[in-house]
Amino acid sequence: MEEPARVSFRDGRLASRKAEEAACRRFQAALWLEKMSGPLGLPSEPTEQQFVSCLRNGLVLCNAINKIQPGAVPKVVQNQSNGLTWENQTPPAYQYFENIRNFLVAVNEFKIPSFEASDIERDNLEAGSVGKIVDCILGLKAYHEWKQFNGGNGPWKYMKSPMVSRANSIISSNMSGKGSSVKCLDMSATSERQPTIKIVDQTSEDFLVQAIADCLFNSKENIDQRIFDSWHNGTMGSVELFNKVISSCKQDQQEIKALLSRTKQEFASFQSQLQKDLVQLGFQIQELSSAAVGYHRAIKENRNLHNMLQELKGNIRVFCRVRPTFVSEEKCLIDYIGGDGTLIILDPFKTQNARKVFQFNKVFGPHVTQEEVYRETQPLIRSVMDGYNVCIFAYGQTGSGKTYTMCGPNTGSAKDVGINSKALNDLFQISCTRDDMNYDIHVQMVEIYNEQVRDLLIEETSTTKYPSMPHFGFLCFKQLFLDYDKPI
Ligand SMILES: Nc1ncnc2c1ncn2[C@@H]1O[C@H](COP(=O)(O)OP(=O)(O)OP(=O)(O)O)[C@@H](O)[C@H]1O
Repeated sequence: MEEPARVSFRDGRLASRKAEEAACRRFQAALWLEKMSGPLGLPSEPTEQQFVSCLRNGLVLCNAINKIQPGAVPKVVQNQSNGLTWENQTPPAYQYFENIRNFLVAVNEFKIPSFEASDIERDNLEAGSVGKIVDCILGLKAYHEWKQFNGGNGPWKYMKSPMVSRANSIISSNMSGKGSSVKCLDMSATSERQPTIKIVDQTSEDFLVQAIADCLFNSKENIDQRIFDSWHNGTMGSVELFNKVISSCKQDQQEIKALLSRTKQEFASFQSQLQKDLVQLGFQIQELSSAAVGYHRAIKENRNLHNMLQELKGNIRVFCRVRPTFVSEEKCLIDYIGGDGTLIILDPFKTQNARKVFQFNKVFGPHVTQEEVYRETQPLIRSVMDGYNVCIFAYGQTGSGKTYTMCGPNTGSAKDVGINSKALNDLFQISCTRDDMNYDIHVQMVEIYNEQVRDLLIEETSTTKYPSMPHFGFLCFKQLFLDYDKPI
């Protein structure tokens, strides 16, 4: 909870420092203008209003620039109301326009920061406008000093340094009331436009330290706030502050160096670790991709083997299903059901050769479930999904159990559903598990009865009940076509 208060204090302090800085620069500009153009009648610390009013007719500015470079403003319109001070004069409009405009043209030629003519208008002191005028005058001052110092040789470049400006301002104002010099401080290293500055006594040195301390205060970021608080409260002097800040900076510098070296080491170790991980990852991806290739190869092989097995089992397979005997039926004729597909039927009306032997791929007895029957046909469904054509159909006389086998009884139980539904379930399930293929499934269900083909999936015909069937021959059969397009 202490942090916001500290920030707020800091911001307030910064704003007041900035205002102080702007005032110092203004005083410095006024002082220099007086030096160039003679007394202006301004107080030693003029307000923004006073400062701007004094410059409004353009005479002071034109005279100053003409002193630096004679003829910079060729024609200066003089004030007609001689004897009046800046406070009670009202310059004619033409003076204002002519002098200020000519001054600004000259200033632009010197490549000095300029301002707008409107910045100097009466009652139009917007935030920052006076600052621009002051910057321009101090730029002119710097240009003048550069000219004096270098004789106008070499390239001229304007540089604004708040620190030097503020220090100079304090020193200059301090110097104005002091006598001969005691110490000499060369500031030329910090500003090329700044000639040697003479510090007159210990108080001036204190001012210099104070100015540096101010600048440190303004630019502080990571320095312990308590140091500045002590200085602000007056419990610590500027020199002590300066020393503490410098030693604190040194300490910070050491810490930053150590941190930098640690960070570099950590970064290097992370980098080498990352490279190792990337190499490892590369190996793993390679392994995975070769495993995936192997997996796909195995699946393909497996499919081929599966279909080969189906072919070996026979492309046409005939199964026989014996339904349970009805109560109305006299006797069961089944004599023997073999596991190898043998079925022996006993004819009760014959005494000789009463047994008849039939051979099928498989014979399902009366008590075999729907699931067991379907299990024999299920591998063919997988072959369908591998692109093979498959047809399953039931054949037999009426009442022999074709509908029961293919569609199932209407019990509502899932285990009783016939081959049709079980096959479709498998088809959809396999198509969902195989991501590498897209399947397009079409279903058709027809009945051929008395040589008439009826579509059993059309509602009106599907409700039609079969007529009673004659008990002869193989006239009636149901056929299930499972037409599947080959995998895309
Ligand atoms: N395996 C079985 N277990 C129990 N009941 C069965 C079995 N097979 C057939 N049935 C019964 O026998 C009767 C006749 O069966 P189903 O209707 O399937 O014969 P179908 O061959 O389709 O006759 P149709 O050609 O006249 O349509 C039905 O009542 C059915 O429930």
